[in-house]
Amino acid sequence: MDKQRKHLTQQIIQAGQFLYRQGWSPATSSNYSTRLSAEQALLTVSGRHKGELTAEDVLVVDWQGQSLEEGKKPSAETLLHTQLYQWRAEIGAVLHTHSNDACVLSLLEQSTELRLHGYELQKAFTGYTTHESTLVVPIFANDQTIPRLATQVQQWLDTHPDCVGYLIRGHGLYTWGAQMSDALRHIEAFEALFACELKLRALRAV
Ligand SMILES: CSCCC(=O)C(=O)COP(=O)(O)O
Ligand SMILES: [Zn+2]
Repeated sequence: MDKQRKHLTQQIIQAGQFLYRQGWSPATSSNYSTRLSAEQALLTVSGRHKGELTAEDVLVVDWQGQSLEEGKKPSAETLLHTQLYQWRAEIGAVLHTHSNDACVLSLLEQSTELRLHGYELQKAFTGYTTHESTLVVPIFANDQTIPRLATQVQQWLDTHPDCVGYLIRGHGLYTWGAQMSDALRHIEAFEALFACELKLRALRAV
């Protein structure tokens, strides 16, 4: 295994350990990837426990979502990763998680967008410099047909160049960054903001 692949594989393994420990990737859910080259990504094998990943649980895919390694089945949601690498050349890592808060909030919010405003933590997102901005997180209907879901996502991305993440209703979160550390920071910030939103909504309901 070359040095670059080894390094990026370690990043995926460590991300899985962290995200599982946080409770954001339970029960074999979630998938993670890093850009390997201009035309390929390293991605988690489908169905693996994300807190116990080894180097064998990662494979190379092309932008069509095809496995380039015999005997390894890529994540069921591969196209949701590869479309992001094609959308923006600066994206170096994509993370998809299944936290309880992301699921509950996406089910509670009845519109097709979650609007985050007034939080200092919005500045944790690349490109956001003030709490006075509004961070719009689209919520797509869950769909077992991933190419169809990817088409919905693509329509949003094409018209929202500043998008930093999205929710799939009752399913989970996708976010990304220039490097794995950026994508992890985005996950942490989203999770903190989701927790705040849930608390606010609960308090307002009484
Ligand atoms: C057990 S969760 C259902 C599948 C899913 O949503 C997920 O994130 C994991 O799928 P993968 O094929 O990447 O393991
Ligand atoms: Zn999922």
